[in-house]
Amino acid sequence: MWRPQKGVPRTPWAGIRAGMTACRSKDASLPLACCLGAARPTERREPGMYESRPVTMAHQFPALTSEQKKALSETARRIVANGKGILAADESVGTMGNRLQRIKVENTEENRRQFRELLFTVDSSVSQSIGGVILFHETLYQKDGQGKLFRDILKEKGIVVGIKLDQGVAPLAGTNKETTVQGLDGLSERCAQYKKDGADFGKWRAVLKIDNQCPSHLAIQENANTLARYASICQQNGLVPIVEPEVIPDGSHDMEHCQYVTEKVLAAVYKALNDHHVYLEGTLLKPNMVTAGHACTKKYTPEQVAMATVTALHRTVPAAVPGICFLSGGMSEEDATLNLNAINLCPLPKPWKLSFSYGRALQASALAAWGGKAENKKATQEAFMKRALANSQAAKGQYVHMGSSGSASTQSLFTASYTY
Ligand SMILES: O=P(O)(O)OC[C@@]1(O)O[C@H](CO)[C@@H](O)[C@@H]1O
Repeated sequence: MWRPQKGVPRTPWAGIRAGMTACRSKDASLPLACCLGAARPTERREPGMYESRPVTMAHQFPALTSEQKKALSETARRIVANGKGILAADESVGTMGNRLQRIKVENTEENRRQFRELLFTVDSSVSQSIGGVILFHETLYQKDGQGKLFRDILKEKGIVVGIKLDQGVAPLAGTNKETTVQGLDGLSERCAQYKKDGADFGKWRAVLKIDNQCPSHLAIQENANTLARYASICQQNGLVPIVEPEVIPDGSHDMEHCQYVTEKVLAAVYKALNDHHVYLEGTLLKPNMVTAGHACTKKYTPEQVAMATVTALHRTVPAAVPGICFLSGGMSEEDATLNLNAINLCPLPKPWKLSFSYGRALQASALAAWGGKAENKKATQEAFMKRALANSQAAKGQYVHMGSSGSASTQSLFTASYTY
């Protein structure tokens, strides 16, 4: 119970207001929210004064300096500025193998390099649609045909370079085949090295599923805590963490059930981020859209998906978060764009940028157009640019569907148990 004490303002709100005023004059460049609860310069602290309010203790040990916060929030905002989104080109070797298998191309390092070279060397106008690209470790150190590092090519276009930091999932014993994420050991050292090597943001994907007894309390708490620990380590090393708690679309559940679960998961994630003193202005969220399970017989319109998605976000994601970049989760390219457009037109309060961080839904037509052949360079790059532009328009609620744009764009990209 909070009790007024000597030297402390009479109500908690008075204290917060005093803190805000003090912070405003001290550091006007920072968002007000980051000042909330900061030490009040006029206040005398006496031993035992805060015994009944342990939450304020953390501010004696600030996690980040004002300069670190400023750099993180600027990077996060840059990635999602003016309808920009993220190209998730961070497929692990195994995942990329599945993609290449669909177009009957062998999964070699050279083939992976060649496809990615086509994506990264498109016309520099792509930077009006793509603010960030997530790379896999191998790709961060690969070069184009002329020997130029991919990461330098992207940076010259004004695109922020990101890196996949999780190391896949591991089983949670005693659950219905649920998982946690590996990669926390040595993460700080890896982040420091990646920062030196040109990365400015990281990505960590946790997987939760809807099934009998799932997601369990354990899976929700464990994955929320692991995401928060990762986010804290990223920020300590100057990387903006993309926080990705994916509720995968496997199952026959309806959209309402997905909304219920998504809200529970996101609420736990933001509680954990707060517990770990993560600076929200310097983060981005990468959630699933709220959709029915892949095997659900009931179909929903983009407007229904948008209303359920924005409602879930509105209830759980603080306004301090600058951007929410959805994953595509196996939707067809066209559905992912139409849903994002409807989300941006949804008549609910939307204090964050609502954009994309698509893997499959940005690359499927490009992969199909490429087919592993160098002579298909132009068609591959055009297909990629088309999706990038369409999603950028959708991120502003300005996408106009022009009828069918080839079979690859309307094909479902669903993969069962997408847990790797
Ligand atoms: O669902 P999508 O948009 O295809 O991919 C989302 C994503 O997080 O999942 C993949 C696997 O980890 C990553 O390559 C990618 O960043």
